[in-house]
Amino acid sequence: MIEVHALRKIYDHHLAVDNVSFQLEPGQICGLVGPNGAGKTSVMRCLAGLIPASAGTMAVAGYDGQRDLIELKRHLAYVPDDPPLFDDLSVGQHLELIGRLYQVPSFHDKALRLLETFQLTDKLDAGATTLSRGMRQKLAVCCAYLFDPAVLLLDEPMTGLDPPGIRELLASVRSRAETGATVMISSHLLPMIEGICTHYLVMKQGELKFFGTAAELRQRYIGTRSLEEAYFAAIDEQTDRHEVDLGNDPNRACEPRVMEVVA
Ligand SMILES: Nc1ncnc2c1ncn2[C@@H]1O[C@H](COP(=O)(O)OP(=O)(O)OP(=O)(O)O)[C@@H](O)[C@H]1O
Repeated sequence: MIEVHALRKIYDHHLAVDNVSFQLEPGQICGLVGPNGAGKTSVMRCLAGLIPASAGTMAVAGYDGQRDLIELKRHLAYVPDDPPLFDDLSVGQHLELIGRLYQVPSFHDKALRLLETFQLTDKLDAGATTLSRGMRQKLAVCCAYLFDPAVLLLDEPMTGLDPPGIRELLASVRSRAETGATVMISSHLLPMIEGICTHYLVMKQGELKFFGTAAELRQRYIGTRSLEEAYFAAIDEQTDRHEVDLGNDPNRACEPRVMEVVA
């Protein structure tokens, strides 16, 4: 469902993602973890087609990241950590926009059910600018869920959510995966994602330090008793760094100014 091969992202001579490869199947939930600046958001934004990769290949739901970008975007939802909502639209209008854009059948009923799940029913007519930080996050998740994408990329989705909101979000991620979605979830809240992830991708300074199943992670770092302990073992592991020509990014000159939408 997600295939990434030798992904590299260079911003103005800064190597943010270096030679990252991984593959995820339907139903799998991958925790994307690593220290600040590790390259997690860059991986997600490349996958979502919001920024061009400097090198490497990607495919989502069988659609190539370069040749079939529009189809790829139809099958993928990216929820950034600070969702850029439309200031002039209400909660209901956001869902209506997504429902119409993605031609979701009976989207009204579905939207109302999602709002109920995420305790936003009483905000149906509220303007986006009047929402709290956590409510904005919940609305972005509702918009992403509305069109049932095959792939969900959730960047720090728990930021700003209250404990019931976090519980609801994690349960919803699990049930999306049970119905066949592939989910990548980046988070620094390791104990919270530990219960739902089938796979982990650990990054540090652009490098992939580990990719595999939760069982493989435990096996590789024997003696670690939690995801947190395995995480520290993975990021402390020394690897040989290779030289990369940072001046030779064919996409650097034409990188677009990105206008993100909510889903
Ligand atoms: N638009 C940009 N221009 C230049 N450098 C950038 C840009 N976006 C990210 N970077 C750099 O790329 C590196 C990776 O950033 P990225 O946001 O992908 O990390 P992250 O793992 O998501 O971090 P965090 O956990 O803090 O959100 C960082 O060193 C960052 O400063």
